[in-house]
Amino acid sequence: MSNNSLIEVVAGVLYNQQGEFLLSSRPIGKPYAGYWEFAGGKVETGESRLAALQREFAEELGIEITAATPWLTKIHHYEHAHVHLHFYRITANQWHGQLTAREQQSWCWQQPGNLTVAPILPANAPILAALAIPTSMSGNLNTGFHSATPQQPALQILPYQPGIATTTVVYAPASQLQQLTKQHPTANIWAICHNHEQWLQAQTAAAIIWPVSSNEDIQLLLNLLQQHPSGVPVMALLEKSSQPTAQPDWITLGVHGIIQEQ
Ligand SMILES: Nc1nc2c([nH]c(=O)n2[C@@H]2O[C@H](COP(=O)(O)OP(=O)(O)OP(=O)(O)O)[C@@H](O)[C@H]2O)c(=O)[nH]1
Repeated sequence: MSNNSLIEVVAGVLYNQQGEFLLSSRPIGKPYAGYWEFAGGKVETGESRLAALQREFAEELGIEITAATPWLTKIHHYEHAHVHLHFYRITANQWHGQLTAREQQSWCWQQPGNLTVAPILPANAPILAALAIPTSMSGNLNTGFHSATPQQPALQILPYQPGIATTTVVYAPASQLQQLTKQHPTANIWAICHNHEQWLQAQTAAAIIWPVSSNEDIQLLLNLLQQHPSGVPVMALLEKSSQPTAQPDWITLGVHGIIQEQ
């Protein structure tokens, strides 16, 4: 199947001031009616992705989006369509208006990592898992990382070692990912990447850790995010030994979150 047959879709993860995100149910008459999804829809010819998001949120929910940040992308093949999904994050101060169900759909606020509605669209399971990853963590590569602020979902991840409980979230070099996934098919493994080749190897990981110690590391990461947008959330690990002079606005550039080395 060629890329031409892919339908471009935008979907928005809209947050409120409490850090909850919005899900809505697919209206009657559409494929997968009643399934929960992020509001959004198909990008029309000649329309930018942001304009499509703005139009869909206005049409479906009666609210105005002022800005949105590219986050994850995913290709999914449904029986009714092959879709190229572009997920955006929309913070509480990037939208305004009164939420109104304009298409007889239901909507609800959900806490990351604690879903209370079902069923969800098949393509969205990894997206919801990624949402539960904190955007701010700290620690170091030798001993592990944990959520940095109490408002974030609690998470601890540890370096992989043989015999570690398979319920633990672990990280390992991207080059070991394939082998570890074979040994522990249900494990939640993050991959450490420093270059293009490892970035490609890491696309089946639960998350990517990208250590940053120089401006070159930053530039390479930003190039990869632009040229090979990822379905895997990327955490930039800011190493404390060598601080780069560039201070990018990580989140608006598509990085999921920051790990501050301690
Ligand atoms: N809106 C939205 N669509 C999603 C998500 N996840 C996902 O797989 N999709 C798929 O992406 C496609 C979006 O198409 P849609 O039917 O919602 O688009 P639309 O509102 O423009 O519909 P229309 O054709 O009736 O105008 C569907 O195949 C849907 O299953 C999601 O989180 N939000």
